[in-house]
Parts: sequence; structure tokens; C-alpha cells
Amino acid sequence: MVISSMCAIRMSTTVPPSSPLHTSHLLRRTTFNRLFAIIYAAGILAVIYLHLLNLRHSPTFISAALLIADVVLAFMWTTTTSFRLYPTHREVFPENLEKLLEKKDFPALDIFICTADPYKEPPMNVVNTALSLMAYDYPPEKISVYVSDDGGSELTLFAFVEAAKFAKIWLPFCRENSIVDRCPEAFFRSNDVTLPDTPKIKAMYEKMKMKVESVVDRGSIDAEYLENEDERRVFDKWDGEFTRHHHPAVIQVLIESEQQKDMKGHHMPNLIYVSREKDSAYPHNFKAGALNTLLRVSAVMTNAPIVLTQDCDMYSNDPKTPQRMLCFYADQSIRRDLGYIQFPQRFHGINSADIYASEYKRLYVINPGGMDGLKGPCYVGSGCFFVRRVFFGGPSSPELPEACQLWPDNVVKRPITNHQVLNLAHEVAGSNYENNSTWGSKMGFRYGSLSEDFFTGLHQHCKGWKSIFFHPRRPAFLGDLPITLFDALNQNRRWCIGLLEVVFSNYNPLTFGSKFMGPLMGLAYSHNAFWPIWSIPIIIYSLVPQLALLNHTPIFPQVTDNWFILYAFLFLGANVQDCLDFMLAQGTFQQWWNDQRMWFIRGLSSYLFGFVEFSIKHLGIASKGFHVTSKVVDNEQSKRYNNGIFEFGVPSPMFMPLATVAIVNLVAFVFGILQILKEGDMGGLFGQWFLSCFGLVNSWPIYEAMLWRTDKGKMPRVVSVISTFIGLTFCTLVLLVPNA
Ligand SMILES: O=c1ccn([C@@H]2O[C@H](COP(=O)(O)OP(=O)(O)O[C@H]3O[C@H](CO)[C@@H](O)[C@H](O)[C@H]3O)[C@@H](O)[C@H]2O)c(=O)[nH]1
Ligand SMILES: [Mn+2]
Repeated sequence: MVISSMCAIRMSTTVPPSSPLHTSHLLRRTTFNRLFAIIYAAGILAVIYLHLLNLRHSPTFISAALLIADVVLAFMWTTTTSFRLYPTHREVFPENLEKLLEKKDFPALDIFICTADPYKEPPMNVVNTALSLMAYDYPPEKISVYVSDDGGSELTLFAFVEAAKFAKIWLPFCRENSIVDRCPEAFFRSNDVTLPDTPKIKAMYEKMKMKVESVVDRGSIDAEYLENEDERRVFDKWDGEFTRHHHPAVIQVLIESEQQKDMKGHHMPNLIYVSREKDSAYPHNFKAGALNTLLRVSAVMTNAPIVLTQDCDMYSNDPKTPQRMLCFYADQSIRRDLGYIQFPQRFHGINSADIYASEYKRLYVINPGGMDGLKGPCYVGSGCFFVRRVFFGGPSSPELPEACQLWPDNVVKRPITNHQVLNLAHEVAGSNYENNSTWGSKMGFRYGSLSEDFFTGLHQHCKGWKSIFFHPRRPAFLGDLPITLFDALNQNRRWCIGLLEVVFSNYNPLTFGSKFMGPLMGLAYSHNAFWPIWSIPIIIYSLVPQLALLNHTPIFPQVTDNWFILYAFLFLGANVQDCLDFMLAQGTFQQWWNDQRMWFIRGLSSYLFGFVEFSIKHLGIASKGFHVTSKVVDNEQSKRYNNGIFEFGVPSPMFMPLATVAIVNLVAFVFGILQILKEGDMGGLFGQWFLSCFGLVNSWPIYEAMLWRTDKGKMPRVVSVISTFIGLTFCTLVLLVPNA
């Protein structure tokens, strides 16, 4: 089969100015942002000056702690400012594409879907993702979908055998009825089930789902579910020796575009199941390893010039997405150093207040828009269209892989089921294939960080590639999100470990990054990389002023003092601007409130624990792998989540600092009230009392969970008891210590 990676070379298109493919402009708030940044920076300098003065007069633990907290806040503010100087918005005009390109000249597209565990990532969901992507409004013979199964599970493969059959009906159905929701589950969930064929197709879908789910429940495949010898042979490799951590490579072509047609006689995309060889003697490098295997396997089989990476839960929500992507890719004027086009990760099923701030609006929407005005957004692991060449060295310093069949401009001339092709594909999926190679260091996705996405994008930008952020009105992809606080924090903690791995690598974004990408990009990358250090000011500000209050030690200027205005300005300025940014990005005030609360919660838990775990790992004491976030939904939990109730439930040490801080703030708050009743004023302690109110309001769900909730999601008793004890001990100690 001649796959059209040639198109990439032939497509010498110049876009006429009258019918642009895309436009971009700076947001209106840019000038304001820049002016405000200058004023705010002056405020920061003044407060640091005040701290230094204080420290000279009274060099106490408190003044040192406050200086450290404010220096970290100032640093994080500087990094945030890098997103605010060039906030960019883009539009695309896919309707102009046809003036430049015929459909037959569209470049081929290799789609990678990663899954790792059939019990945390139900195969039915993976199948839904795959079907939604196969149904793209794009020439099907140009699409190849590769599913990487790191779980090495016959259950997942079985689901795909079924999906390949269902695709024959589903794809023409979507095309003929111009369906927009091409993820079957999402389509049947929504209400427009009025088309004549729908009941029939729905019944078929339900039957497939029932089969797949029963197979997953039983953990094995009933013989009756396999229709013929060919289907049985597919599972031959799962013999007695086969385990998840030790097995040969399995590559199974489930649909071959050239050979198989759908019900209506149209081409279908290629569908290929890949489970790379696993052998405990070799590191497998988690998702980055899986993606590198797919890069090679797909190079051997189809070698499309564009590669889309998807997490297994991120289904397509808009069939026109590849065409929108083409609006950038087809533009010669930006092509030379264009490495990737990132669409934001968006989620379905978020509760309206977004209690866990799972939307990560800043990470996925606001900040990438800010980087788009510089050299482009970070790669966030899913929803990203790469130019294949970006994995092989810089734009003008190519790094070619060992075999010419893997070169990014190689044209595959043989069908994907050809023996030689399949043999080579198995070879490059071998567990020792990468030994002594530069895969993971100079080529492909980067190893060495649990946040392989962040690390990979950073590396590519440092090599001179640019990227583009495109945020369409209708979300291009929708994924699952964690619905318990524990899952949400665990995910964040894994990211933190991965980010610190980048900070302490040779590719520190601040030093190495600024040198190769410029200072603003360096700062922008540092913002994420240094996330965990948020915990320093958060811990200090949620304990020190409150404890000092109990000790009658004023640490902020008096309300009547001019310096108080500075504090008020810095506090309000940061929060109001942050809130405005958030609301201008289609957020509500309540969502913003919850977002800042989660920031506070993460600072006391996942950022902190990520930091500790990273240090332990670094000292070689323990090493934790990539804990896949569960996408399975428990009904009760889901009900509580939908009602906006926090889910604690598990006795995790991560909840302890949260509960301790909640107790200390409660005591300080009550103490402040008593103080007013007794003496009629706050005696210079207003600022501190105000912070304890802030802490109190933010901790509300924690009090609820500790004190009066009775459901399963309440705070486990052991966490409540230990934290209350620690919190009260702190308070008693400072009450007993004489005024400092
Ligand atoms: O050994 C592994 C581990 C994970 N995965 C896949 O990686 C994806 C992301 O894993 P998930 O548990 O969903 O992590 P999240 O924290 O939700 O993912 C975010 O963070 C990851 C980095 O930590 C990025 O890779 C993801 O793209 C990004 O969405 C999933 O499709 C997994 O199947 C593998 O293929 N192999
Ligand atoms: Mn995920």
C-alpha cells in the first residue's frame, strides 16, 4: 500500500491572503496585563524590602519563614506573568482548505491510543475512544489507529475484535447521518436517537457491550464468543506463560484498510492492536516507552507524516478536528519548524462547581494560550497532532533512527499484513530493541520523567521546534476525570514527581530552557515544573500567622499603617486578576473559588507528598511507578460527586496536613473572636485573623467530613483523630510559650 507520506512533500501550498486558513490575535487584555505586571512587580519588591528590614531588626523564625514564603510566591508570580504578556487566540477556516488541497492529497494520519490496565481502564471505554477516532470526517484510507495495550490483556484485544466488526456498521452510519457525537456511548447517551437506523444500531452496540463487559467480569473469553478459527487464532499467544509483565510482542491487524470495506462498501481505517514485548529484565518506561514502540511499529506499517496521541479515555467529540489541524499543517509559511498542534484536554461529567478543579483550566486552557504567543504550548499527553519528523532531532539537525524503514520520510510500499512488514514490526516492538539506542534520549518521547509529556515537549522546544495551541469552541476531545479527592490528589502527586524529575535533570527549564527557548518560555515551562514548591508558601501561610495569632504576636502591619495597603493590594491584586482570567475563560465564580481551594488543598497534600516522594526516590529508597488513574465509576461515589460532596473515604496520609490545618485555623478564628469580645479590637492581629477566616472557609468541606458526615466518603476516623491531636498540640504549645 502506498501511504501518502509523500503528500507531506508534495503539498507545496501557498495560502492566498483572501482566504486564510487560520488567523491569530493577541487578546484585548494584553496591554492591561503588561501595565499591571509592572505595578505588581513594584509591589513585590517593596514587600521583599519590608521583609529584609524586619529580618534585620528582629531575626526570628517567623520573619525568615515569611520572607521565604514571599520569595516563592514572587517567583511563581513571575512565571505566571510569562503567560500574560502575549495571550493569543486563534481561529481556523477549514472551509478554505478545499481551495488549496483535494481530499486525496490530505496527509495520512497515524492515531495512537494508549491503554494500560483493563480493570482501571474498561476496554469498552477504550473501544469507544477508538471508534470515535476511526469515524473522523477524513479520508478513511488515510487513517490508521494503533492501540497500545500495556496491560497485555486478551480482554482488551477481544474488545477490539468486536469493535472491528461493529465499526463496519458504525462508520457508515455516522457518515451518512452526519453525526457529530461519533463516540457511540456519547451518542446513545445524548437524546437525538430519532434516526430510523438508530434502534437497530443501538441494539448491536448494547450486545457488543454486554459481551465485552461479561468477558472482563469473568476475566476470560468464553469459547462461544469466538466465531471462527481465525478469531481463535488471534489469542494464541496467551498461553500459560503469558503474564502482564512478561510476554512476547503481540501485533494484530484487526482491520486492513486496503482489504476490508464497511457495510456500504467504503474504505475503513486501519486498526492495529499492539502490545509490546515485556520482560522484567528491561525497563519499559511506562507510557513514553509505549509511545516509542508505536512510533516504530507505525513507521514500519504506515509511516504517516502526522501522529495523533490519545489517552484511552479521550474520545473525539468533533469529527472535523483533523481538518482544523490541517489548517495549520497545510500552511507552508509556518510549516518549517512546526512540531505539534495541541488541542486542550477537556472532560465530560464534571460537576457544575468542579469541586476538585479537575478541569485544570490554567494548565489546559489559559496557560497554553499564553505560551501560544511565544514559541507554543507544552505537550499535555493527549489531543496532540505531531509532525512525525519532530521526534527525530531539531528542524535543522536531524537525528536518524538506526533502520531506514523507521526514517520519518520513508514511504511504505507494502501492505500492512505483508510478512516482512509484520516481522519487522514485531522486532521493533521487542523489549530489548532500545538497548544501546538513543530512543528516549535523542529520539521519540523522552524517558526519565513520570510526566513524559511535559519533558518531551520541553525537549522539542529546546531543539528549536515550535508548537501551536488551538482551542475550538466545541471541545475536540473529552476525557474522564477522577471523581474522588484521593484519585485527584494522587494524579497530581504523580505529575509533581515527574515535574521534579525534569527540574533536576539536565533540562532544567529555568537554566537550560531559558538558554535555548528564551527567558519567557523558560519561565513558562518553569511554572509547571516548579508546581510542587507552591507547598512552601501555602504551608507557611496556613499555619504561621494563625499560630502567631494565638501567641499574640502581630506579624503583619496594623490596619492603620500604610504598609497594610501594600499587603491588601498584593493579596487582592493577585486574586482578582486570577479570578478575572478564570472567568474570561468561561469559568464561573464558584468554579474559581473551588479552583483556588484545590490549590490550597494540593499545596498541603499532593505537592508536598510529591516532593517528599521524589526525594525518597532520589535517595534510592523506593521507586514508584506510573499509577494509572482509575476510570471506573462507583455509583455511590459518583452520586456524591454529582452533588458536589467531597470524597475522602480512604485513610490516606495526604489528608492529614489538610485536617491539621483546618483545626489550627478553626482555633485561631475562635481565638480572634474572643479577643474582640474581650478587648474590643484585634490589637494589630487583624491580618492574621483574616487569614484564619480564609482558611476556615476553605476548610469547610473538611470540617463537614470530620465532624458530621456519616456516609462512606467522610474522613476516616483515624485521620481525624491524629490530625486533631497534632493540630491541638500545636495550638497548646504556642499558647503556653510566652509572647515572642
Ligand atoms: O505504563 C503505562 C502507564 C500509562 N499508560 C497510559 O497513559 C495514559 C495516561 O494515564 P492516566 O492514568 O490517565 O494519567 P493522567 O494523569 O490522567 O494523564 C495525564 O498525565 C500523564 C502524565 O503523567 C500524561 O501521559 C497524560 O497524557 C495526561 O492526560 C493512559 O491512557 C494510560 O493507559 C500507558 O500506556 N502505559
Ligand atoms: Mn487520564
